[in-house]
Formats: sequence, C-alpha cells, structure tokens
Amino acid sequence: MLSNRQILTVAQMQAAEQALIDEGESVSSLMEKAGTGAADWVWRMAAGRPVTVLCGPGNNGGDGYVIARVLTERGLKVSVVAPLEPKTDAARKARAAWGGEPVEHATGSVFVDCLFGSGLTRGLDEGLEHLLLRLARAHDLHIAVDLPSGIDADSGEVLNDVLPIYDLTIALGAWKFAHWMMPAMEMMGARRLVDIGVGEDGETARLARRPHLSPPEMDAHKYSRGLLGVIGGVMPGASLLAARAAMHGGAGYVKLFTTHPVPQAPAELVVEHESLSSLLADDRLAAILIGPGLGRDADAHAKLAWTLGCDLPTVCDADALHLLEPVMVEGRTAPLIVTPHAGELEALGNNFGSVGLDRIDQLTELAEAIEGVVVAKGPDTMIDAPGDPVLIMPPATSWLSAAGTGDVLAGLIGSRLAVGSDSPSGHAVEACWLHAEAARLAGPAFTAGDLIDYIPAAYGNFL
Ligand SMILES: NC(=O)C1=CN([C@@H]2O[C@H](COP(=O)(O)OP(=O)(O)OC[C@H]3O[C@@H](n4cnc5c(N)ncnc54)[C@H](O)[C@@H]3O)[C@@H](O)[C@H]2O)[C@@H](O)CC1
Ligand SMILES: [K+]
Repeated sequence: MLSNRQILTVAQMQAAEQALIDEGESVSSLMEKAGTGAADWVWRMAAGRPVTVLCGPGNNGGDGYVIARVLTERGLKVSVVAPLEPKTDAARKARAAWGGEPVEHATGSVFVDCLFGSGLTRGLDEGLEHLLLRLARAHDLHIAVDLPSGIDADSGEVLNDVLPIYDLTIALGAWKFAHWMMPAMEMMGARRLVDIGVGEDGETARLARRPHLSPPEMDAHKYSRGLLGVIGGVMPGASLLAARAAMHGGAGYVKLFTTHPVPQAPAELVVEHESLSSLLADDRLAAILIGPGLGRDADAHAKLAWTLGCDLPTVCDADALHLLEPVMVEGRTAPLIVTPHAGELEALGNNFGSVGLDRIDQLTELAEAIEGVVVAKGPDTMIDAPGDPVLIMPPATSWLSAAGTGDVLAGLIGSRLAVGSDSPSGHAVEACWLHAEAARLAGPAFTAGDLIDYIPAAYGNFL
C-alpha cells in the first residue's frame, strides 16, 4: 500500500485530476496509469485464471478496457461485458485499443467491476443491478475498481439493497471517503491504492497515522507524567473501567473522584470522596475525564458545569455528552475532547445546532462549535479539531462492540491528554490506536475488563 493517506471527495478528486491535466497529463494517460496499476493487482489475484471485466459508460468503464487489454496482452483469457456503450473520449479510445468484442454473459474465476466509479449519481437500475449480481454469482473472486458500483463515494452510503461483496477494492489515485466509511467499507474486502501521480494536499481528510509513543523521561515522576482526575457518578462501574484503562495509558497518576462507594477499585487507584470543588482545586491536575457512569440528573449536570468551569484539559464522554450545553464551554481556553458514538453525536448536534447534516459536516461543525476535538466513535471512528483535516481511523476489530469498551477508550484519551506531549487531537489519535491495538491483541469475545489487560502490550507496540 502507498503511504498516501489522503482521502478525497469526488470534487477534490476531480480537481486533483485537473491539476495533473494542467501539468501535461491527459484523461487517457491517467486512465492508462490507473488501468495498468489496477491490472497488476487483478493479475496477481487471477494467477492465470480467466477474468471477466464489466465495463460501464464512463471513465471507470474506460479503466476496465485498459485492464482487459493489459491482461489479454499478458496471455490471460479475458471477457468483457459492456451493457452500455462508452460515452467519454478516453473510454472510447481505451475500448478501441482493447479491440475485442464484448459478450452478453461470462462465467469464470475473477470478476472485475468497472461499471461505475466516482461518477455514480444514483442507485443502479434493476437491469444493471441484476447483471452485476448475476456476474458476481458466476465468479469466485470479486474485485471492484476504484469503488464497488452502487455506492456513494462521498458518504459511503450503499444505494442499492443488494450488491456483491468484494474480495479486493482497488482505489485509483487517492482514497475516497467510502473506502473508510460504513456501510460501504464493509463490502470492499482488502483495499489497495494505485498511484496515478496525485499530489499530497495538507488540507484534505486523511487516514490517522500510526503513532509513535515514548517511554517516560529518565527523571519522570508520577506528577510529571500527568495526573488525571476521573469524575465518577451514580454508576461506579463505568468510571472505574475508565480509570483502570487510564492507569495503563501513560499518565503517572490516576485519581477517581466520587461520592459513591467503589468496592472493586484496585489498590493503585486513589479514590477521593471530598467535594468536587476542593478536589478540582489541585493545581497538579493535568486533565479531567467526566461522563462514564456520571448519570444525567441535576447533580450530574452541576458536576459537569463546575468541572468545565475549572478550565482544565477535559474529556467529556457518555452521559456528559447528553448534558453538555454551549454555555458550559463558553470562555474556556483549555483543550476539550468529546467522544460521541452515533447517538451521542445526534444529542450533541441538537444541543449545539448542528442538525440535518451528514456525518462529516456534523463532525466538523461540532468541532468548531465546541472549539475542541470531536472523536466520533464507531466502526469508522473519525476525529476532527477546528482548522485541522478530518482524520479517519483504519477499522479496528468488530469485537470492540461490547459494553464498556467506550469507557476504556475515554480513559485512554484522558490518560494521553494528561501526558500532554502532543496536540489534543494527536492524543485522541494515540488513544484510538492503543484501544484498537489492545483489542487486536485481546483476540475474540473479550470484555471491556479483559481489554484493559492488553493495553500495556499494545503500548509496547507503539514504542
Ligand atoms: N477523470 C480522470 O482523469 C480519471 C478517472 N478515472 C476513472 O474514472 C472514474 C470516474 O469517471 P466518470 O466520472 O466518467 O464516472 P463513472 O465511470 O463512474 O460513470 C459516470 C457515467 O455513468 C453515468 N451514471 C452515473 N450513475 C449512473 C447510474 N446509476 N445508472 C446509469 N448511469 C449512471 C453518468 O451519467 C456518466 O455517464 C473513476 O472512478 C476512475 O475509475 C481513472 O481512469 C483515472 C483518471
Ligand atoms: K467500479
């Protein structure tokens, strides 16, 4: 895979292609690069077996004709199915250069979908949907070129009810959002990127880079490594999970502030029962986490308002996200990180006036509104801070869909924020990677408690 991590919208991709054309490329020369690069991947997958290419009317179809030509030249048996005539000059030229005759139907080993790419404007009509599914069923291996046909490149929305599942998706030029967003990413199989010379643009969304963490300084002590205060509430279990995770996330000292008994707290975790105002007055506190197990009553509301008013670096998760209001973040200068899952993102959107938007716009508007970092959790976790490019985490194991894993992530983000060696969004990224890596190491069917046990080993993999 190329190191190119940038993720482009269709409009940005078109602008990037235009920039290459302005520098002397042509649509045909780009198509030749894209098609040849894709053909290399198909060639490897086919391993000598027959290939069927489904070509659509646009330049995605044009890529298909290039693939058909290259693989034929290399001696593979290639069939082309072309339900619609090529409509662009480059696609017509690519078809002529292939020079073969399309067939109505083909069976074989490898099916290559070049029906539509980033130019898809609506779901496939019944005839094309049936053809796509029939061809997919008639082959063992399924490869999508640029994008599986029938999905929206910018939103990752699947526009038809039933579409094939692919073994490999070959992105051309740059990743599109759909490659890394649900539900589309689930049907793509492995993802590979073919370089056609698109340059890096620091402004665009990107895949979050794997972090490099450092061990503590030689002269470090518990306070210099960072003191995190976790504020508990009516459900002690959630804040305890967060605090336990935080103890392994890099902070040198974790305290749990709660008025409720915490019978299972480990000996290393300091549990304080004094009033919140006196606890938060400790000027050694490097960061605060509030939300897991907090509750949503008037007491919880008051705790949240007081905490945010202290203007310390703060992570808000879970219940805090339902209670958070614009007035609570007004005038703050310290970093703020919020960690909503889909439902909490909706609740925050309602409170901060970012409703009726798609997920990316909601994420960026919310980051502006809170003047802080938003970690939109899910199988396609996205991270945004005002003025920064949107970051998307590579997918983690689906075994993370277990109760309490969000509390563990919140604890890790709080811990990294207390360490304070990077930007707040950098710390959010570190925590997401630690979380995903711990989950990978934990194997199948773990609980949130099990996950915590794997954080030190995960940490070791980023040192
Ligand atoms: N523009 C360029 O410079 C390059 C483009 N490339 C390829 O070109 C693709 C984009 O090409 P296009 O913009 O031509 O788009 P597509 O090839 O995705 O298809 C667009 C065509 O399909 C029609 N269409 C859209 N949705 C339809 C539907 N549901 N049913 C029937 N017809 C539909 C459109 O009216 C248009 O004629 C990329 O995905 C990539 O594969 C690559 O060859 C690299 C270079
Ligand atoms: K395609």
